Amino acid sequence: MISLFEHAGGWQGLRRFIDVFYTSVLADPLLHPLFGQGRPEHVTHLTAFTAETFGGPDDFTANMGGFPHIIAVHRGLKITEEQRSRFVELYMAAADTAGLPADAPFREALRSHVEFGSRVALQNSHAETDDALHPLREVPLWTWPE
Ligand code: HEM
Repeated sequence: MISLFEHAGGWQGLRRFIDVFYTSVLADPLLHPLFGQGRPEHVTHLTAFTAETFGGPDDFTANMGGFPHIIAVHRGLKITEEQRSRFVELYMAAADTAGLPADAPFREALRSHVEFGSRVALQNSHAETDDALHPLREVPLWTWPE
């Protein structure tokens, strides 16, 4: 069975998707205070993370700081549940706008990935000590629903 990465159209397909997503995040009044003007490397980093978690190349872990970097960037953000669910909503809307495949198994994988990841980010964003962090320490390998 092909990977979620290949099904999504490889690097190009994911890059287009994350571009649309990040533009919508920066324009959102609820998320804007967290992201400010945004960071130029965000789209490349988030695309690389998504490629890796969906079974593509591991450049994010190999060259972009890997999971410790993800933990560091979310710590202290104090993400609210309302912001987390808006993030999920914009992520799924961007999949439509960017024309990612609309088949149910792929969309279910996309949703379960962002639901899980955004909960990890929310927990880590409130962690005052290392013990309060979510136990995840590596980019997870996401795959098709059962
Ligand atoms: C699946 C869930 C998530 C993933 C995979 C993810 C991934 C990432 C990555 C890779 C970066 C680093 C970008 C860089 O190095 O430039 C980042 C930064 C950031 N993330 Fe997340 N994140 C997730 C959820 C969230 C949520 C739910 C929020 C808030 C609602 C959030 C807020 C931020 C902010 C504010 C930054 C730093 C600012 C920026 O890079 O523009 N993240 N995230």
